Amino acid sequence: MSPAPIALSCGEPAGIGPELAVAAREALGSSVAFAWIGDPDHLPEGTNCSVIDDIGDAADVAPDALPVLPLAFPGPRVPGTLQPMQAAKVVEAISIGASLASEARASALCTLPIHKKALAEGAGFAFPGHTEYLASLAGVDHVVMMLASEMLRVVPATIHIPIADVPRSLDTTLLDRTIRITHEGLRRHFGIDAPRMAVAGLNPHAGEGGKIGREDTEIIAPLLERLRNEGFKLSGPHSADTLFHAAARARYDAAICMYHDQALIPIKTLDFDRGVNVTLGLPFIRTSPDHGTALDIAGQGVANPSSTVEALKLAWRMAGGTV
Ligand SMILES: NC(=O)c1ccc[n+]([C@@H]2O[C@H](COP(=O)([O-])OP(=O)(O)OC[C@H]3O[C@@H](n4cnc5c(N)ncnc54)[C@H](O)[C@@H]3O)[C@@H](O)[C@H]2O)c1
Ligand SMILES: N[C@H](C(=O)O)[C@H](O)COP(=O)(O)O
Repeated sequence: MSPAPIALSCGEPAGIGPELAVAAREALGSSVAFAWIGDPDHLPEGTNCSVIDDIGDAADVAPDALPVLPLAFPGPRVPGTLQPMQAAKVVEAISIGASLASEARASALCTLPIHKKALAEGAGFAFPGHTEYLASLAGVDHVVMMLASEMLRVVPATIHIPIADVPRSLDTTLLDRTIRITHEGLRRHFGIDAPRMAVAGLNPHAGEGGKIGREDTEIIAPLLERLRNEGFKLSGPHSADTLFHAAARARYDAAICMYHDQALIPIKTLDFDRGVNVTLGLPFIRTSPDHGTALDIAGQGVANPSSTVEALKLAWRMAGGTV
């Protein structure tokens, strides 16, 4: 039996999201059932869409039509131009999708990119991004952001905080919970019975034995030793600059990194078009493409839909579907 349709939140209308929804439907056909939550008037001109009242009807819509759960926005979509008065509806689309997934009416939530500054300024959105917002909606204290593709899986232990705040944010509790949630996610969603995780150091050369900073020797290494004694397959702390070449990648199932760009630069360099953002630790499945709103190309018909297609496929597989 196929999973219930996926709820696809529209994201920022000024971005490439509306175009990606149409392209994903064209790419996937009926292989993955999903419904786009957004304003039908925001879809590219000529889009064949089918407005539905219940997400369960998405699976019955003609393969060449985009199933739409309508959410009226104030004003038209203006590609490339953010409109503050639309921000609250962008947030509402995420909330609707999260509710559908929480209630198992949708098998997962896949989120098209939001513009975080626009939401903060236009809707008083108090979160750094979807990840933190969805954790708050779900009442979960700690979730993990994983970027995954066939080539690499990475997890930043700290996410959308200033670099200056990273050292004081890296504590044993954060790293311990991040490693445990990642371990569980690799087992549950990626079918890896005994996950191997490689942990990056914070400082150059992983601290050079304490000569370059204290976090590697005083926080990361002792925690890894304790967790290895519990049976976790962990290596590190590694020098981050030698953690991502092909031979290194073959030695682990996921790399745990200390901050956002330490994790995201390698995967967006190696596999930008197929990388998927997946949130581990939520009570429902959530994926997202690995990129943002791409305002600079919105409306030009040149956006690459591959990451969105991969995000929908991963969610579908995580929900028990085959694709
Ligand atoms: N999942 C998300 O919601 C998400 C992810 C990343 C960034 N963002 C947000 O998006 C906004 C813009 O962020 P940014 O400029 O750092 O990153 P971005 O990914 O929007 O754009 C970076 C560059 O990559 C290009 N690009 C991105 N996606 C593309 C695609 N599918 N096809 C072709 N080219 C593509 C863009 O044109 C741009 O030149 C910010 O507000 C940021 O917070 C959201
Ligand atoms: N850090 C992610 C990236 O650069 O792709 C992106 O901002 C995702 O954030 P949310 O899924 O939490 O919105």
